[in-house]
Amino acid sequence: MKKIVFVRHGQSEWNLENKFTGWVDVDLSEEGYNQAENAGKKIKEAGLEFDLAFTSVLKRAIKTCHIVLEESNQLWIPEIKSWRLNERHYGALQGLNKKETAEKYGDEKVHQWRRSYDVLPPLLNSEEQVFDRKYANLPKGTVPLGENLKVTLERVIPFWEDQIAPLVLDNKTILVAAHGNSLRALVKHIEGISDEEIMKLEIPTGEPLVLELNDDLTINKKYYL
Ligand SMILES: O=C(O)[C@@H](CO)OP(=O)(O)O
Repeated sequence: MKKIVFVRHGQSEWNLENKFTGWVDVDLSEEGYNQAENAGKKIKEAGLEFDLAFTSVLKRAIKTCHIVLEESNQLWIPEIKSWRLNERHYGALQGLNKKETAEKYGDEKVHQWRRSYDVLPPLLNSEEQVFDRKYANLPKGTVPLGENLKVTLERVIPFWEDQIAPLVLDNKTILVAAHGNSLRALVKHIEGISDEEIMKLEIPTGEPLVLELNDDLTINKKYYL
């Protein structure tokens, strides 16, 4: 049975402060480090051995990836980082408190921004975009000004098809340490979840999610360790 393991990064400082985070490169909180360690321990206990790890270019996912690999004694495996696995870009909401934003715009609007498949959050103006060396080599216009899950999926899935799926097809066991919404995009694609149903899918921080896949990469079994 083909197998892939997804781990959403441990709690971040901004998860703790209840702020819209997106592409802002915040660190793990103390609880987040503990969650990542526990995820690594569960992976070790389950005897999961990875051939390769994928992560984003954001430190909360990279650190989670490394902690998981360290705890499971697999820090040596090859690792690929890509902006395509980043959290969805939260546009002009980044840095705002989620509760305060709901008080200002209403719960329904904020829920729509957070969980609808195709409603975009308020976008940044291009002048508001902060230069970041991480993205300096990407073609002009690639760095988004704000994304919904649909747009996130449209940049995650080509990466899945080109880089991850061929390895899974080749029976390699892969770890993907990423973010709530880049992982929701992957799960939606693999399981064929509808645009409505995906609104209800929440992936908790630091809980390894194992997907057992058939030879054609359709889902056979899904469980948290
Ligand atoms: O703020 C964010 O970047 C994400 C993940 O923490 O939030 P949400 O739960 O709204 O997808």
